Amino acid sequence: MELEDVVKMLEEGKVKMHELEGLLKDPNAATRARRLFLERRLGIKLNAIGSTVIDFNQVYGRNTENTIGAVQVPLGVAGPLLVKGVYANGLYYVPLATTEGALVASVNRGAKVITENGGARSIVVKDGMARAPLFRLPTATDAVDFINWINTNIDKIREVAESSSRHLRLKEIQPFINGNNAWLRLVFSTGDAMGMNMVTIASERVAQWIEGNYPKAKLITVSGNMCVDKKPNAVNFLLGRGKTVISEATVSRRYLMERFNITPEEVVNVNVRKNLLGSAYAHSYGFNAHFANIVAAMFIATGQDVAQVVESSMGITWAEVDDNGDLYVSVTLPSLEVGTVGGGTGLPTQREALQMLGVQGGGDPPGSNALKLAEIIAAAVLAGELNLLIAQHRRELGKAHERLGRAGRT
Ligand SMILES: CC(C)(COP(=O)([O-])OP(=O)([O-])OC[C@H]1O[C@@H](n2cnc3c(N)ncnc32)[C@H](O)[C@@H]1OP(=O)([O-])[O-])[C@@H](O)C(=O)NCCC(=O)NCCSC(=O)C[C@@](C)(O)CC(=O)[O-]
Ligand SMILES: NC(=O)C1=CN([C@@H]2O[C@H](COP(=O)(O)OP(=O)(O)OC[C@H]3O[C@@H](n4cnc5c(N)ncnc54)[C@H](OP(=O)(O)O)[C@@H]3O)[C@@H](O)[C@H]2O)C=CC1
Repeated sequence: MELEDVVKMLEEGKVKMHELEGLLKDPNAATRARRLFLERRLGIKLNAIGSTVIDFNQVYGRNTENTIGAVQVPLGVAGPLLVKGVYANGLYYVPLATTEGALVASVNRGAKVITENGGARSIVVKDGMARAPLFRLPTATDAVDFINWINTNIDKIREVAESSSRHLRLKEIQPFINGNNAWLRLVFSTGDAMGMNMVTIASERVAQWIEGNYPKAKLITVSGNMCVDKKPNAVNFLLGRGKTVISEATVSRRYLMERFNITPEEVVNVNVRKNLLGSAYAHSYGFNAHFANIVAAMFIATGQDVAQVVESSMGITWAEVDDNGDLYVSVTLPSLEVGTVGGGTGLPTQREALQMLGVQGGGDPPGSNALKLAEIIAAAVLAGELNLLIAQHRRELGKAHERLGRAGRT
C-alpha cells in the first residue's frame, strides 16, 4: 500500500493513527504517514521533527506509540570529573542534555573544583526498586492478620515474584496499614535495569497468588501509591527507592580563597540558610539548590524515565568546615532511579551517552553498570551543587544567565 493511500484513509477516518503499523508492516513508514497526515491537517511543516537517527522498528512496541518523529535537545559535556566510587573510578566526561544556558558551564566549573581537589567519593548505600500493591480487608484487625500471614509466607511470595525474571530478586516486604487497607511495599533488586516494568510484572503475579490463597484480601490496585513512583513523597526520602547514593568531596580553604575569594565558612553559610533553612521554611522535599537540573539533564541524555526526576532529584546538600579548616561537602540522593538496560537506554543517542560513561548495557556482574551510573550522577550533582553555592555567594547567578542563558539577544 502506498503512503499516499494510507494518509488518505486517515483523512477519511477509515483507519486510526495507531493502526498504521499493522497496515503498513513498517513502523518507519507508519511514522512518516502520521507526520504527513498531521502536516496537512495542521497546515504546517514538521521537517525538524521528521529529522532523526531513530529507527522506529526499534521503538515500536517498546518505547512510544503513534510516533511522528523525534524531539532533539542540545547535549553539552562537563568534565573531566574525577569520581572515586566503588564502581566508578576515574575521570568522566558527563553528558548533559539541557536548554538552560549556564547549566553545563556551572557543572563544568564544579567538576574542575572537585577534580583539582582530589575528586568526588561516591557510594550507593541502598538499592531497591519498590512497587506497593494495595489490598482491601474487611476490617483493620483483618489487615493486621493479613500482614502476619504475609510474613509467614514470604518464601513462597519470593518464589512467585522471582519466577518472572532472571535478574529480579525480592529483598523485603514493607507493610503499611491504614483503616482496612493494607499496602505491601515490595522491594526488589533489578540488576542493571531501573526496574519498573520488572517489579510491576512481578507484583501482579504476587498479588494474584495472594488473592488465590488469602480470599479475605481483595486487590484494589497493583500500585497503591506507597511505591512511590513519579510523585514527590516522604516514603522514598526515608526508605529509599532505586539507588540511595551519596557523593562527597573536600575542597581546601586555600583553593577556595585563591580561586574564588571565598572561605569554607561562607559556603557553609549559604548552604545552611538557603538549602536547609529556606527549604525547611518552604516545606520543600529538596534541601538542595538544583539537584533536578543535573538529574534531568543526565536522565534525558542517558535514556532514563524523565518523569522519575520528580523523586530522583529529592535530597540534601550538607556542608561543614572539617577538622583541617577545609570545606567538606556532600549530596545525598535517597531515590535515584536509573538503569543501563531497558527503557530508553537502547536508543541510539542515549546508548552513546551511556558509552561515554562506560556503562552501556548489562554490567559484569549484573547490576554493576547501574550502580556505577548512580555514582557518576551523584558526583555530577555534587559538582553542580558546590558550584551554585559558590556562584550565589559571589552573586554570579544573574550575570551568568545574562551572558549564557537568554533568548532573543545577540
Ligand atoms: C557560568 C559560570 C560558570 C562562570 O564562572 P566564571 O568563573 O566567571 O567563569 P570563567 O570564564 O572564569 O571559567 C571558570 C570555569 O567555569 C567553566 N566555564 C565557564 N564558562 C564556560 C562555558 N561557556 N562553557 C563551559 N564551561 C565554562 C569552566 O570550567 C571554566 O574553567 P576553565 O575550563 O576555563 O579552566 C558561573 O558564573 C556560574 O556557575 N554561575 C551559576 C550558573 C548556574 O549554576 N546556573 C544553573 C543553575 S540555576 C537554576 O536553574 C536553579 C536555581 C538557581 O533557580 C535554583 C536555586 O538556587 O533556587
Ligand atoms: N510498568 C510500569 O508500571 C512502569 C513502567 N515504566 C517504564 O518501565 C521501563 C523500564 O522498565 P525496566 O523493568 O527497567 O526495563 P525493561 O522492562 O525495559 O527491561 C528489563 C528487562 O531486561 C532484561 N535484562 C537483560 N539484562 C539485564 C541486566 N543486566 N539487568 C537487568 N535486567 C536485564 C530483564 O529480563 P530478565 O531478567 O528476564 O533477563 C528485564 O526483564 C521504562 O520504559 C519506564 O518508562 C515506568 C513506570 C511504570
